Amino acid sequence: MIRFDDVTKEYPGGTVAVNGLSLTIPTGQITALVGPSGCGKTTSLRMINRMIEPTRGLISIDGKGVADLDAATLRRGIGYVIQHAGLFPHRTVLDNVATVPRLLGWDRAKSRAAAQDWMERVGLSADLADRYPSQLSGGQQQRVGVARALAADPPILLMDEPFSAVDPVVRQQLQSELLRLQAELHKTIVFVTHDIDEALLLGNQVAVLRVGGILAQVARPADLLAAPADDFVADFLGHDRGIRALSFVGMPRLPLHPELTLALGEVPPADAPDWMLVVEGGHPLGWVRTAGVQGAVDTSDLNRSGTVASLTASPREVLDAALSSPARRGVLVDDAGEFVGTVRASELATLLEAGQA
Ligand SMILES: Nc1ncnc2c1ncn2[C@@H]1O[C@H](COP(=O)(O)OP(=O)(O)OP(=O)(O)O)[C@@H](O)[C@H]1O
Repeated sequence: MIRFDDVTKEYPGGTVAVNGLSLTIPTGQITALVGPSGCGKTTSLRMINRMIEPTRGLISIDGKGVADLDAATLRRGIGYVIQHAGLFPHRTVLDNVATVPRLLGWDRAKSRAAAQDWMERVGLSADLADRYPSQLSGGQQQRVGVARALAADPPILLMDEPFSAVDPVVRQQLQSELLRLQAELHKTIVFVTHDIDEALLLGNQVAVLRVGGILAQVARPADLLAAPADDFVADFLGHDRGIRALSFVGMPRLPLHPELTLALGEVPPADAPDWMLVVEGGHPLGWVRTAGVQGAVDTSDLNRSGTVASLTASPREVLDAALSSPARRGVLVDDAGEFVGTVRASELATLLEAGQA
């Protein structure tokens, strides 16, 4: 557990970047620090590994004040990832990842083996090992940054806007990979971002800071959306809070409906419903408006507008599947992607309204 006790940082010149911050960061979870530019997120993060010293107050890790620890020893137990990865340009990918193990005095073979292992775990293929950072995409560089921070297996990971400089698709991949890794690793992660949706997605708890380095609210994502502490937090959370909160509530027991389906090459029956779902090898391909089909169904008849939700999806995803379906019936699939039934938005909304979620 990392604790901030009434921590203040005033820079020379008088800027108070962090003001009386008290915050508990639980072990094995992700805490997202979020807020507008200049609210003191980076300063707070860097005080944990003593890259910046507080003016007043105490920061402790598992009850030990960080000020009493030797800075180099402290940092060996703390991985650090920054925007643009901050890789060493003249070292290969493998040597970048092996940096901390080498600093710890591990021999070359053990360091390289650890680096190769972490490269694989963050989704980097082995053939990238001998490249230099400039020969990688932005997303690959960020993965190297994460592998480097994890290479000596520190219990704490500090991440400062690590995914801000990559395009939205890669960013989404990196976010889901971080969640997948964290489900295995259970690190204590402090994740700085200015993007509230990223904070809500990744954080087990989200700490919202306002300019002047004042903590506005700390809460679990669902609680933050359900009960913003004040207008600043409500404005910062933005619109669609009811819809976004559906990502965090449990799924009610869904009324799944069976569906008459068609395969490609089949002719819709005479008494076919208006819309029929086309399924091949168990996998849903799209809907067809049966009145528009000339003879047998082929791929040009398919309407692919509907999203597909899995049985483990959140109510938000299931609602989206129902509302985006031209048949107004949301397609549900199992873990293998096989069709299991359809759901109606109205029925889901009724259950959610009744608080059965
Ligand atoms: N070395 C410094 N000397 C003086 N002022 C500083 C220094 N570093 C940061 N500041 C100021 O402290 C305040 C907080 O900065 P900090 O970088 O911690 O905020 P942030 O929330 O991470 O911002 P951003 O999202 O823009 O990176 C800002 O007003 C900034 O200008």
